[in-house]
Amino acid sequence: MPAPRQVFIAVIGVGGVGKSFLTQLQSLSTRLSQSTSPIYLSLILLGRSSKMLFSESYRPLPLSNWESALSASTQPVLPAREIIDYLATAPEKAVLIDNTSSEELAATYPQFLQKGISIVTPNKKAFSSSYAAWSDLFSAAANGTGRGGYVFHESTVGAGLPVLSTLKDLVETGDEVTKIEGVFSGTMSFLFNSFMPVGGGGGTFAAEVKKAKELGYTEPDPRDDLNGLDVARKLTILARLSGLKVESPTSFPVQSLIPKELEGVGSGDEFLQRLPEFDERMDKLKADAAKQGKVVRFVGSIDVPKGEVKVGLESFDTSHPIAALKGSDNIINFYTKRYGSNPLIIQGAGAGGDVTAMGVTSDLIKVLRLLG
Ligand SMILES: NC(=O)C1=CN([C@@H]2O[C@H](COP(=O)(O)OP(=O)(O)OC[C@H]3O[C@@H](n4cnc5c(N)ncnc54)[C@H](OP(=O)(O)O)[C@@H]3O)[C@@H](O)[C@H]2O)C=CC1
Ligand SMILES: N[C@@H](CC=O)C(=O)O
Ligand code: NA
Repeated sequence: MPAPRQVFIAVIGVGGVGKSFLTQLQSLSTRLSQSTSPIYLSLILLGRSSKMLFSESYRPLPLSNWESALSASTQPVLPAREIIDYLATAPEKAVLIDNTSSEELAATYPQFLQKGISIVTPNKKAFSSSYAAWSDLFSAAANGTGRGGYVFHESTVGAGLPVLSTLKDLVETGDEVTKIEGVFSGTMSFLFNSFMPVGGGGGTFAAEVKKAKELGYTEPDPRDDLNGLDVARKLTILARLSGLKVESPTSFPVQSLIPKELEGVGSGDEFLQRLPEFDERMDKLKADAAKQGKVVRFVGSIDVPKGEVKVGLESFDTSHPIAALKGSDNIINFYTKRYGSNPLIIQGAGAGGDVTAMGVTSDLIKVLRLLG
């Protein structure tokens, strides 16, 4: 029988996705420890913005009562370079799970990878900022051109839906992706499906934004969804994986739904409080579309041969599959040479803690297989 293995896990970010991930980690950890070739997953570091808990002796932290253990911690919040040193000197391989939306943490990924630490994350920042940052990242990663740790980020597009793995399979098996189009935001899908449902009715736009936040669909600051940037980040990732050198998520047309008057508002809370002042404008958009027998949805597309990417509102006939989406569903259509005029379609919940964490957990399983 092969010797049992141990892999060290650090989790930063314990919000909607992080909490669900820790629940899934607990059952994965039990299953793997009982398998015929056991793997012991040891949680050794847990962090959020204001708190950190880590095991100085690399003995596992409790997974069952992590919440009270973290809130009782009096340990310092380590900066990224100290987390890297701590994980790099662990007696076995370590994996960082970044469940934050932190740009600062994302900027340090190449340093984690160079030290042999693998990364699994739903955080889009590292993959959708400058093209140079994308290149640095994958030139350090073992599943890029480097020799460091592995990096997987399935949940950065379509949450747990198998969007990136499908696109990679298409590209690596030699298919030619010509166009990718669809609804890429759980928040935007939920907002338009509930504010402007097929058949009429629906709540006010601002009230639906509040609901989307309560349901855990939005980014930590919902303005990052409403300004179109979250979708632009996802399309940047998809375009790069399709072979386009997209410079940044602001290097192509992106329509923002933030009213001009609210662009300078300081906090997300103040923004949400003032948003109802603009409900009439959104009601007019709904009424204008209804006059033509249509509904409006927030969509994106990538034309690969032309190198064109765009994000914004479009009107659809009520019989169109995009108009018929429900809840937070995403729909992603891959047009390729092999699939011809009938696209390969992926559809399902594109936001929410459990489905996003599922993508993170399945990426962790991929890393564990690769670590051998
Ligand atoms: N929610 C969803 O449906 C989906 C989310 N994602 C991505 O998953 C990530 C997490 O989203 P979600 O769980 O909804 O967000 P939340 O706001 O619920 O949680 C974010 C967590 O990250 C922590 N955090 C933020 N910044 C830092 C930092 N600099 N250092 C340490 N901890 C930090 C927060 O800590 P504290 O509370 O102390 O500030 C909090 O625990 C985001 O990148 C998001 O884009 C991807 C797909 C779908
Ligand atoms: N805020 C995002 C979360 C997933 O990426 C969305 O609504 O799609
Ligand atoms: Na995904």
